[in-house]
Amino acid sequence: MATADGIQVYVDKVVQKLPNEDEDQQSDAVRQYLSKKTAWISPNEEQFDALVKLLKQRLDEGHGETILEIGTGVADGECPGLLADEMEASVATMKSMQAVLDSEIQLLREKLVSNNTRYINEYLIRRHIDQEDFMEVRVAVTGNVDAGKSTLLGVLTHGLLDDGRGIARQKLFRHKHEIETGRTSSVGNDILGFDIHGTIVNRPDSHGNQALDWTDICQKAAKVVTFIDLAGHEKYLKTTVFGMTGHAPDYAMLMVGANAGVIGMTKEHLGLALALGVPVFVIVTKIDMAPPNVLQETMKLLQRILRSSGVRKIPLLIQNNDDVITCATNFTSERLCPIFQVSNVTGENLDLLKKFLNLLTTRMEACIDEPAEFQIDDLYAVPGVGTVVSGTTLKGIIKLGDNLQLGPDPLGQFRTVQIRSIHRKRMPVKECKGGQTSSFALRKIRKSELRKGMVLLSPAIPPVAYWEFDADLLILHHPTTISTKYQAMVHCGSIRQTATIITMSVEHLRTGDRANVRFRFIKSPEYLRVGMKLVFREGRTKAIGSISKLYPHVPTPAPNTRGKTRSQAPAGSVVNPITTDQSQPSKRTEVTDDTNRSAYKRTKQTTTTTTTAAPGDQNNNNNNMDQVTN
Ligand SMILES: Nc1nc2c(ncn2[C@@H]2O[C@H](COP(=O)(O)OP(=O)(O)OP(=O)(O)O)[C@@H](O)[C@H]2O)c(=O)[nH]1
Repeated sequence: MATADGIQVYVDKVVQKLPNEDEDQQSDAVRQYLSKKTAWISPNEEQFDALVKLLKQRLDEGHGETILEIGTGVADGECPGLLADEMEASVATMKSMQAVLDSEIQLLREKLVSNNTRYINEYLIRRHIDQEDFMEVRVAVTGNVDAGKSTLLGVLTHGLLDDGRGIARQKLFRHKHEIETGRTSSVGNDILGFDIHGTIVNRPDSHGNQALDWTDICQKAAKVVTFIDLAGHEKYLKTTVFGMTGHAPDYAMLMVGANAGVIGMTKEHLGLALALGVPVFVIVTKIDMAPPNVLQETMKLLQRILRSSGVRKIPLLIQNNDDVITCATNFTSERLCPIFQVSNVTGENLDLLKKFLNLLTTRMEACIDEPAEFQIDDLYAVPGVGTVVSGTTLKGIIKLGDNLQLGPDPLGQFRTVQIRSIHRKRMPVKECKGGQTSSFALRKIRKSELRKGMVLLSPAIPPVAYWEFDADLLILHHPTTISTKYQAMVHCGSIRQTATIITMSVEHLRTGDRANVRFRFIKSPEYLRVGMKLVFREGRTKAIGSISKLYPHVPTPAPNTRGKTRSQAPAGSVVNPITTDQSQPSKRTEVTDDTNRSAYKRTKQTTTTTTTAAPGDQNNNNNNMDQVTN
């Protein structure tokens, strides 16, 4: 929320950027001025410029929108809040900035304070966005079977109510042609567009079909909420985990049927979101059919779970507009857990949910000044188009015609590919930025050469793949003990591959234990980064962690082959990790955040896309990084 402290933080940031002493002195005055609750009433020219700068920065940081609180700040001995005429003058100042900032201002909430004599108001400021562009928020939809996930998505995206017998979810029917053209992800996607004023822009397509015209929605929308519809059934848990890790959701929407309560996979899905640090909000559905005592029981249990020591959330039942704004503006903190009680049949409280969705912002930073990195979460062969990959741009900007490094392949190598076309939510665009999902048609590559978990990297990033990595692991559940050589599926970003534990900082691991563990992928090397979160699971075994170290193997330069027998492996050849001695990890360069950075600097001059060698390749030791980067 834009409290006085919040404003102070932004002021500090603005000030840090001012380069010379004069400006520093000026910044002190600016800093003091901007921190006052009266700052917006009648600024002089210099103060006005400082306010514009402040808002511009906040709009940039908020991917095109920000919520501004007026009436808070240093009160100089006065009561908090502004008198009605002061508020009017402040709003006039803000409105006079609309043109400069190319934005719209909308009152979100008016609060009367100081014995109802003064106001503290909150305004949503949203930038006008090019027709081809829109803000993006991804929401993973989780919850047990029958909780009403698909129904709610049908109701929200098609603007109708359900009949209690499944009519709304039929609207989400994915057309055969979509499947044939490869445009429908294995994880269901639905979109809800909001225009600059927060009005929903979803309309059935012009032919009266049930399908929505995504391009039309994206063109009209300032913000598009993408729902990643994840399966509720236990047998699809692998896909659900993949949806949560690989599709980079900003938030998780956990659905609970009021009648059925917290059952089945509900806790599992909540645990997954917590493990991955994804903020959760809960939707209790079917309140039209739950007797009051049953609803009360469900709420009690839900709140108890959310408050429990393992979860440590602060549940907040959303009952009015005020609650929506309080929650939406504080939500990214992860502690707060808004709970909505809705009926898809009567429509009760759906307006509150829509307002909340309109105010959510992406948690991902665009990092547009950094080299581009894109993680692939799905692949298609589209007739007439060719190979298409979809996924999330993690940072930087990717433009039409760009040449990027695609990999790693099973040998850990990358190859250069060109971006032929870009779609965002099926809309053709010229570029996509960090935090946005998109699909790219690629030149001269077959689908069979690709797999989920591969990445597209800017030529400025060292194309290194890793067989082995260390992770700090917490065992959430395991029936017995885990020792070295234990294998399970690692989910990390859009990577999904079985890995073996090759060493551990303790002898055995049981439920609740923590350890530093070295893993080795069993099939192919992957592109990883220190700090990535991972889920390690097999059946009922579950562990979570984050990557702490990487062990690159790279081929040595062409060695002196004189005297080598034919049976010896050629330079740079890859030894299958499974066939090598798995208990003896080879000597390697350890990569931490710092070494990654220096490797990046050195690689700026790189023209090749050579990458890794395999684990167990004992020739590849300490000078590995140099060989990649020089
Ligand atoms: N009365 C009432 N029925 C609802 C409500 N929401 C959903 N339903 C009904 O509940 C049933 C199950 O809803 P779904 O949307 O299919 O549930 P789901 O969570 O998507 O289930 P899976 O896709 O199998 O995981 C359908 O028959 C819906 O019509 C509601 O708010 N009130």
